This record gives sequence, C-alpha cells and structure tokens, in this order.
Amino acid sequence: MKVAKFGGSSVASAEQIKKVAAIIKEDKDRKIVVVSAPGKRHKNDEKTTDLLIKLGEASIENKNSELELAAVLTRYEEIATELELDEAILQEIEDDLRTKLHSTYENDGRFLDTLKASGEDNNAKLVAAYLNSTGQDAVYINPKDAGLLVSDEAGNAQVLPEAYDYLYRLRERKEVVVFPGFFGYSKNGILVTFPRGGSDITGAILAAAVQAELYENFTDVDSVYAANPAIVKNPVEIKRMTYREMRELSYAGFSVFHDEALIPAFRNKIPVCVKNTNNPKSSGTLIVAEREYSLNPVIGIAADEGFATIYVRKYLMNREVGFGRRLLEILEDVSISYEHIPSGIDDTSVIIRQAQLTPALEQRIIERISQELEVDDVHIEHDFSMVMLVGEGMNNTVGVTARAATALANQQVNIEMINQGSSETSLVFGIHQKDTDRAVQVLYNEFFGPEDKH
Ligand SMILES: Nc1ncnc2c1ncn2[C@@H]1O[C@H](COP(=O)(O)OP(=O)(O)O)[C@@H](O)[C@H]1O
Ligand SMILES: N[C@@H](CC(=O)OP(=O)(O)O)C(=O)O
Repeated sequence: MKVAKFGGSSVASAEQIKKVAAIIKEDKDRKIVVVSAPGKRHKNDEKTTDLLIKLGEASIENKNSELELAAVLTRYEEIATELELDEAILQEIEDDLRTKLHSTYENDGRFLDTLKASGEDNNAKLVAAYLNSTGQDAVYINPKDAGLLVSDEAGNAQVLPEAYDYLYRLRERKEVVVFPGFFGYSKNGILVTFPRGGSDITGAILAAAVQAELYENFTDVDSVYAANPAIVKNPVEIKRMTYREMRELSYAGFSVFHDEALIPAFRNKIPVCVKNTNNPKSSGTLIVAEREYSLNPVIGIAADEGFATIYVRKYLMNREVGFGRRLLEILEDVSISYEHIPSGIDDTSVIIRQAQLTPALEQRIIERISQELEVDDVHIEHDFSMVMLVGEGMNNTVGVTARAATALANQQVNIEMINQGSSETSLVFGIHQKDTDRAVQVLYNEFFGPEDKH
C-alpha cells in the first residue's frame, strides 16, 4: 500500500486534478491520497489557503467580506465546472464557508484554523467526487472520523501518539481514501491545523500509521535539487538522500518538503519519494535511512531569511554557573524559541526567528537581560540569513568549513557566525540577508562546479 500526497500545485486547477486522477489510476497500490487546498496556478497566483486567511481577517475586523468569500468560491467553481461535477458540490462548499463564518469560536486562532482547514477539506470532497465520476471507487474521509488526534495549539498542531492506532484502520477501506491534509482534531474535538505547508505532515503520519511501503509526495518539480532552483540555474538533482539530510535541508529552507514530515516517516522506516505530478515517469528523489557513499561530502545547500541575533557580552561569563540557563529562561518567559547559540568565553549570541519579536518585546528582553544578568552589553541585530551545507559525508571529510569559508570570503560575503551541529552532517553560516542568494550561488559553485554546466 502506498500513500500519495498531492501538493497545492498538483490540485491547483481542473487540468492538474485530471493528472492526479491518472496517477492514482495507474497504480492500484495508491490507496490513500492526501490532498492540499488548490495552490498557485502560476507564479503570481494566490493559494486558496492565503485567500481563506484574507477572508478570515476581513471577518475578524468586522469588514464586509463578500469579495474575499467570492475569491475563494471562484477557485472551486472553476475547478468543478471544468471537471463537470454536479453543481450541488459548489452549493455545499458555499454553505460550509458561510456556516463557518457565522459560528462562534473560543478565539481568533480557532476561527482562522477552521477557515484555513476548509481549503483542504472541501478540496478532498471535490477530488473524491471527481474520482467517482471517472469510475474510480473513492471515498472522502474526515480526519476526525479517522482519529487524527493532535495537540491543541492553533496553527501549530503536533500528532498525538494514539492517533497512529486509529489511523491504522484506514487499511481496511476498499475504496481509494481521499484525505484532506493540513489538520487534525484535539482530544476535545477541536479542529487544529499544522504549521503552513503541513499537508506533507498529514501524508507522513498516514504513511507511518498504515505502514505503507512508500510515501509518495507529488509536487511540481522532477526532484529535490542540490539548491533552490529559484536561486541556482539548473542545479543537480538529488536522486537519493537520507532522512537526516532532508530534514536539515527542509528546516534550512528547502520548501519542497516540510521538515516535520520526516519524523513519522523516519521513525517507521517508510521510504519517501518526491515526484512530479507533471512528469510522473521521472524517478524523483528517494529519501531513505542510508545512502551509498559519494565523493561529494555535501548533498545540498539551503538558505532561510528572517533571523535576529541577541548579542550578550559579560566579562567572565564562562565562569558564571547558570548564566546560560537564566538567559534562556528570560526567552522562555516570553515564549521565544531559539535556533542556535554560538558562544565565546565572554560573549554569546542567541539566534532566533525575528518574526517572534515586536519592538515592545525587544525592549523588554533587553531590559531583563541587562538588569537580571548584569551584562556589559546586550543588543539585538536584525535581518540575518542562515545558509546551511548538508551532507552525511561531511562527518569524515577534512576541510569542508575551510573550503566554504574561503569561497564566501573570495566573493566578499561576510560571515557573522559559524555553527556545526554535533552530528557533523550540517554546517551553518550566519550572513547578512542581502547576501543570501549570492552565498548560495558561491557555495554551490564551490561544491558542485559552475552553475548551469550540468
Ligand atoms: N532544493 C529544492 N529542490 C526542489 N524544489 C525546491 C527546492 N527549494 C525550493 N523548492 C521549491 O519548492 C517548490 C515545491 O514546493 P511547494 O510549492 O510547497 O509544492 P506543493 O504545491 O506541491 O506543495 C518547487 O516548485 C520549488 O520552487
Ligand atoms: N494549504 C496549506 C497546506 C499545504 O501543505 O499546502 P501545500 O501542499 O500547497 O504546500 C498551506 O498552504 O500551507
């Protein structure tokens, strides 16, 4: 049995959904299908999820939201009309959204989660209806009925361990199961979404739960490439990589697969294959526990923007027992998570995602650190990127850091921070955001040869 997840780009239009139906029909083992909400049809298009967020925000601000509602409904209408589906399905979608808009919720987060999830939920119903209209026996299944239990932090769900046993029962279904991605339900029956891009997570959970032989993740590229193709021209394809490599690269900016989706697959040893809905014959990228040794210690280079660094200096910091704990406790008190903490003897930098900060919060953090830790200096700097080199081979190759640092220096990219994970499968450079694309290109040329020569 295989679980196949189709991302937003694969279900963005009627034409794409026809390709999805053909892919499902072609392999009888594709028994569980996870779908996203209709995504972008072209570069400047808007995802249905983003349209739903706009609708929710207009409603929260008590504005007339008919235009925003119409924008969402038009997406489904265009798809349903071209797929020649019964008009009743469109009425059902409109009724569903109007009911959701007029219900009462515990808070805005719950309301937005419910609206966001409707993108995948209504699309799963639509895709199931289309499969049935083409003669494939398909059934829409709701995550609540299936037992996809999650923790209850709005927009940030995590699967609960007991969900796996409930979801195992999906194996018994005779039809092709069409399952909406991106959300589950708390033990109290409240709908909660995963972080953005979370349909990949739903697919991985189902693949682990039903002990699938393969988790196929269908998207709009032939494979995972060694660098983001929007930054590097014709980057080399990665044919095979390990869970750990993919997790690090996804975390560091490879948006093609959600980093949290690797964990259920890895724990249950389910191979993951990233494939192209527009070119399903291409073998794609296989993600497995181990891969053969390759000459290049680096398998991929990722970059992500939007980091801030909290710089703290205090003479004899290294001798002060509990300093690090007290520093992190201040951040914990204001619910800030950190990404890296490179340290010297008298100073340390805590690198965080800057979206967590507001000017008032920054002020509070600086005041508390100055007063409670009696430091010599504390300040916050913004707009950094983290560029990450990843590869299992880095662990036993001498000189990767030197090669990377020299290549960056030769192109005048200033390195603000270097951090190597203890597993030594990743190496992170903190740089100024403005240098991000150049840094990726420079490192790509260093480790994979000149861009566009493949
Ligand atoms: N290293 C990479 N390899 C392949 N694609 C990448 C990489 N980094 C970023 N991407 C982007 O990820 C996109 C696919 O992910 P996403 O837009 O989430 O797809 P979906 O709509 O299928 O969920 C690609 O079109 C590509 O622009
Ligand atoms: N639709 C949701 C969930 C998702 O995974 O979408 P996609 O498969 O288009 O990345 C989002 O946009 O975040």
